[in-house]
Amino acid sequence: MPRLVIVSNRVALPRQTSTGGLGSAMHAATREQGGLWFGWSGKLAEHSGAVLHRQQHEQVDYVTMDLSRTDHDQYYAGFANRALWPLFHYRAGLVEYRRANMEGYLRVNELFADRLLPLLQPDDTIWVHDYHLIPLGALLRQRGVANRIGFFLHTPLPAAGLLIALPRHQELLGSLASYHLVGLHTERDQRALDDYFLHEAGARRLADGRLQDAAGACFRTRAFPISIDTGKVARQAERASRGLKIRQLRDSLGTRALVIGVDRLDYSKGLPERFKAYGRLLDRQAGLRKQVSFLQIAPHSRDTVPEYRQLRHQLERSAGHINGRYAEPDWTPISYVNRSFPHQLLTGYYRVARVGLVTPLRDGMNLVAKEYIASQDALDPGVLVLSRFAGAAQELDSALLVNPSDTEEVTEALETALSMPLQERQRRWRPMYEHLCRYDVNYWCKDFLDTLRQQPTGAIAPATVPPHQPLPAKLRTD
Ligand SMILES: O=P(O)(O)OC[C@H]1O[C@H](O[C@H]2O[C@H](CO)[C@@H](O)[C@H](O)[C@H]2O)[C@H](O)[C@@H](O)[C@@H]1O
Ligand SMILES: O=c1ccn([C@@H]2O[C@H](COP(=O)(O)OP(=O)(O)O)[C@@H](O)[C@H]2O)c(=O)[nH]1
Repeated sequence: MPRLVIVSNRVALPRQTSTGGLGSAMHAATREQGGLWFGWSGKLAEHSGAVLHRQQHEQVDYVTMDLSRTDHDQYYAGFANRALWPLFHYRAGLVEYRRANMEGYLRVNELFADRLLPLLQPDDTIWVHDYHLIPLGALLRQRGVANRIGFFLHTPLPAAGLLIALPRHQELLGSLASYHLVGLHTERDQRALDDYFLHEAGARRLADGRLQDAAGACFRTRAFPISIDTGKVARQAERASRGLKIRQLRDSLGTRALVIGVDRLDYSKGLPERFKAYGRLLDRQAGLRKQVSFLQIAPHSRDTVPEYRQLRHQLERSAGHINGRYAEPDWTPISYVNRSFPHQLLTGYYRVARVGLVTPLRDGMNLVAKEYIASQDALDPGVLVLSRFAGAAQELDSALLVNPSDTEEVTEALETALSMPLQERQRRWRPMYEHLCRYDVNYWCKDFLDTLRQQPTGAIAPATVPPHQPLPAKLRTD
């Protein structure tokens, strides 16, 4: 079997607490397949990519590089997280486009291509991940890489009408045609990409279902809903629930029902709206006060981006307001924690929680929703309240599905969840759990790679990539 080479901005290094879904999922996938995982180390240095850090763990070679402050600010914080992230999450009003940031984004993509090139073997299967690295496939083609290369987008993708608001969208999105296969989470995302190519980029549909762009490059698009290592999460949750920390949590709750939310502190996750709905619940249902506790775990994320810092302040005020208004000497309505927790411990918390509250305004998938289901006790499962706008809602359709912007609807769903009889909880939980057992992360990984390896090879026109600043010569040698 050809070696698998994964390339992503975020690499889940061994023994590191990771708080992103890409890290969690690829960690599970690489453990099964082995191979090379290349990306950013998460650290800053004077020069980008001057040294490659290598470590090996359980059949996986991890190769990472540091970024300079300027590259980090322009590529990661600037273009990826202030232009592409809000746009792809339907938040055009938050898009902050700066030409210098786009140049930095392209420069770092060049660096990824240059540093990866010497590590590649002719029959490697290359799998590039996410919006940070859209042009990488085209840049590798320009360097003569003829291998099978696939791309997976972990975010949603909005309609073409929104995508064309991005300056130079043709060059950026058009470069996706250099991949053999482009995967997205849902059919809605795939339709958006197909429409973009067919109606805005002069592509046509071939008889075998692939798209062909104006330069003749052929590629397939398809939905591959990412998942979790369901069996492992279920076992971890069962084990964790017998541990000291979970016993302490149960003791502190007494007979109170726990509502849990676990999200990176990101405006896409709908946290202010969620806090408002919980506040409304306590307002409307005085009888529920002291009968329920809400634990919101929200580790800081992308702190160098101003919108994330503003959100932090907004949530601190909102949690303080709820506690100030309803708390009693022996009851805190909301525990709002900005630390990240080890994955295994989280599964124990999910298992204790009567309600999993997952209400993003938009989310590519949302693995927390899937982990919550996988962690439940079959004899006494909790209830998932899930946003319709998370990719996970396409599969977890016996959750209580809500529109996160409709405060009343979320409040009512919380009331329903907290009073739901055991039989109905089991009836809703069972099919979701069975679905996740069948369609787990190993299925996702195999399905994507099998589909990629089935794609015809042959001449691939290197898609145009915008001009960029060349790297300083001293950084080009290894
Ligand atoms: O790397 P960060 O900037 O710290 O952010 C963490 C990750 O966030 C995003 O995750 C997405 O991928 C998940 C798995 O496919 C999906 O369930 C979730 O809906 C997405 O938001 C981002 O796309 C990753 O690149 C980041 O590593
Ligand atoms: O303190 C934390 C918070 C989150 N996570 C993990 O981070 C991932 C979050 O993925 P999701 O797809 O829900 O959202 P993303 O952060 O990728 O947008 C999940 O696997 C969580 O279990 C974690 O390990 N510790």
